Amino acid sequence: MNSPQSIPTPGAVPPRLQLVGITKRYPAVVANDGVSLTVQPGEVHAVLGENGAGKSTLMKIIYGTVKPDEGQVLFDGKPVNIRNPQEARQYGIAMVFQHFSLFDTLTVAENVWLGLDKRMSLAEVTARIESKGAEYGMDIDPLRPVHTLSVGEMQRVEIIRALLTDPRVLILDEPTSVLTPQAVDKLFVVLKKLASQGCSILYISHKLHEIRELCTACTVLRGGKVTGYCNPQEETNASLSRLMIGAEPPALQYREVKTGSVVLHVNGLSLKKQDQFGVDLIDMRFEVRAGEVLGIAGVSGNGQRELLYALSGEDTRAAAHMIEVAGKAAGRLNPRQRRQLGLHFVPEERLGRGAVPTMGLAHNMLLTRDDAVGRGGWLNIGKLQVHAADIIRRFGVKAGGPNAPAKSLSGGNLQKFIVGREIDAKPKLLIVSQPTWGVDVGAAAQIRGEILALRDAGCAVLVLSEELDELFEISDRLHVVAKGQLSPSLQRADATLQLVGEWMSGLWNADVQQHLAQVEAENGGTQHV
Ligand SMILES: Nc1ncnc2c1ncn2[C@@H]1O[C@H](COP(=O)(O)OP(=O)(O)OP(=O)(O)O)[C@@H](O)[C@H]1O
Repeated sequence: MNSPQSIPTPGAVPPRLQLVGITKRYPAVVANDGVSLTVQPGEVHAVLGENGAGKSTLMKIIYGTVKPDEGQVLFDGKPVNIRNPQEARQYGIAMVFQHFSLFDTLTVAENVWLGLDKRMSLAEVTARIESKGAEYGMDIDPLRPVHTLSVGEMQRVEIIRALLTDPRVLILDEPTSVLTPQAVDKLFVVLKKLASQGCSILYISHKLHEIRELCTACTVLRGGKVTGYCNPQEETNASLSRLMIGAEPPALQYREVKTGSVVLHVNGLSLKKQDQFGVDLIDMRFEVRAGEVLGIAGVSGNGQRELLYALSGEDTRAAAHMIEVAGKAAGRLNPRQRRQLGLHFVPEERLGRGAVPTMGLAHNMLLTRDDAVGRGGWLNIGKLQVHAADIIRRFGVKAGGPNAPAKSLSGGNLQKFIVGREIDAKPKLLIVSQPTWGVDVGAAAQIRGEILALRDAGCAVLVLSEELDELFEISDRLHVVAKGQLSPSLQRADATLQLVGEWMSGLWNADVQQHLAQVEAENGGTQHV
């Protein structure tokens, strides 16, 4: 099917990519409804829309992993029928997925190699990952098995893998959701360079400032339909929000902190790493009181994962007294026993750890909630469904009802459901990793608001995040984690980007600073003061 939009002017350079009238229907929803979009060579084009608007579906259609019901894709002005990712790669299309598509048991290099259609030897790929990783500021050890990586590290692998294909069209579906600000800056330099060399980039992000900095064109989707085009560099965050959700996100209501008793006491937690790529936890000491939010900042892969496992009960090697929950020694308790003490937990991986992909949302409630389990273990399915439907309503989750499989939800909607399930449990202690990963600006404001409401109601909240803006917004106090050690506590008012940034490299410790100064002096450089 052709439309006037799809016929290039004779002699003119045709658009690199054109979508014309793309429609994709799922049983419960029309994910894309007659979507048209044009990307020029060298253009960085944003696709903007709230959670569930249909962005990922559209990108998967370009990459050949989803087949459209109607519509036409044109590449360099010619109609194409891309049936799978191999064919997409032959056209020079590369994609960084929102949900990582890495094999857990293979190494980084093997994963990258698999995505490169094997024109290079594994040794060559290994060397290129090292050199490109250093060039892009995304160092990663090519020999590490993927299951030992943090989500931030997995995101780096996905990006390096896509960049190594020298793409002509690069699709990035929320590539920065768990990257640090420094890594994002470096990525943007790389992307701008690629675009200046003629690569077209399709960029999906809920971070509006990123879109304004990077993109010169933008297509806005709402409910599967295109609702507008704009140049993000001529917009503000507020006007982009209005285009996307019809409103600006509500401002957070921050009330002064009134803390109560200590709910989580981590008392000299030291743990040896469980595999060679892990991080030793070294004498960690902190507490979280009822009615406060404690944030832990840090570059992913500095012990956050190990700390989360030790706190949730997935790792029970700590001595009992090293972790006290509500005054009880909890280091050896399993996750269920810890839940009985009032500890609820949102893990960093939402598919797999936070939810079982093939199970319906109602059944996914059972992972952490037993409200619908009666005497003798009988399950009250009706109650379970009503409960799931409540969470769907309260948190504005777009899903085809309480029985929709977790994997059928858009990324942001699944995150809203998982966070909602744990907040709804009215925990005494809530531990959340990356609370607003992939959720749109409206939903992010809602989740942060709900976290603050929990804290105002006397819950102790521990938030681990790489997003400093988010931590500054909701935390009453902050620690920084680096190389398995925890910095001293900082009051919210004393936490500046610069200070926290320095501490993220471990520079809070006088000994460390002195050592660095000495090394620098020995190398003939100027000394730190
Ligand atoms: N495999 C599937 N089966 C059923 N429904 C699906 C499937 N994939 C997507 N959908 C539905 O299509 C709609 C669009 O989803 P999509 O993932 O494209 O949204 P999105 O704009 O990328 O959202 P987010 O910002 O949360 O990632 C959603 O309502 C989603 O539930």
